[in-house]
Amino acid sequence: MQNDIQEVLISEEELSTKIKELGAQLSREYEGKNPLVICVLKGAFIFMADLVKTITVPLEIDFMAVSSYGASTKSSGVVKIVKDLDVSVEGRDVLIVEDIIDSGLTLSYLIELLQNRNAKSTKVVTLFDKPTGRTVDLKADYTGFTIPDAFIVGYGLDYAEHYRNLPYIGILKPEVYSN
Ligand SMILES: O=P(O)(O)OC[C@H]1O[C@H](OP(=O)(O)OP(=O)(O)O)[C@H](O)[C@@H]1O
Ligand code: HPA
Ligand SMILES: [Mg+2]
Repeated sequence: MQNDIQEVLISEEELSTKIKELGAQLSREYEGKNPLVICVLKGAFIFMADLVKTITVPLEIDFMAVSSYGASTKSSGVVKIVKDLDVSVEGRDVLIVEDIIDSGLTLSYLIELLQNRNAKSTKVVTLFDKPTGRTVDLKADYTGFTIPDAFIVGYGLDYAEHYRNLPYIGILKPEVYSN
């Protein structure tokens, strides 16, 4: 697995420091509120777990699984809901937790869906933002790292379902996905 990595882009320690900063910011933002924190599976599962431990306000969590990449490094353009939420978002302050915004298609789809279901507020925290990938105009409210135009894996992010268990963020060698 390690042999497929060209370069470590972000270390475990850098991830941990940044997540604590985001948690402190979000704790201030949601002071006096009881947000519904939604994890966008699968990619955001590790970020979600580490992030909620750093948020000090009372909150509830739920999970939604969406998929559009499959075994490719390019979005299929079709966002498929694999698992929907268990609870209603009506009247709730919703915080969407994403691992990465690349084309922006997944999030624009989700934000519209949650607004149509009458969430009171919808904000987005993403650990990674890859602005060069964008095909729709979209910005997160909170961003951990802005990353270069490369396919990254680790810390929950996959290529064809592999590498999610790497504890750091690596750039995959192009030959891994080009053959
Ligand atoms: O901005 P976009 O171009 O839409 O890309 C971002 C989304 O793509 C990945 O999900 P993926 O479809 O690979 O599902 P996964 O989380 O199960 O890996 C990633 O986890 C984000 O949810
Ligand atoms: O760079 C990426 N890595 C893993 N999954 C992704 N989904 C969108 N972009 C990426
Ligand atoms: Mg994926």
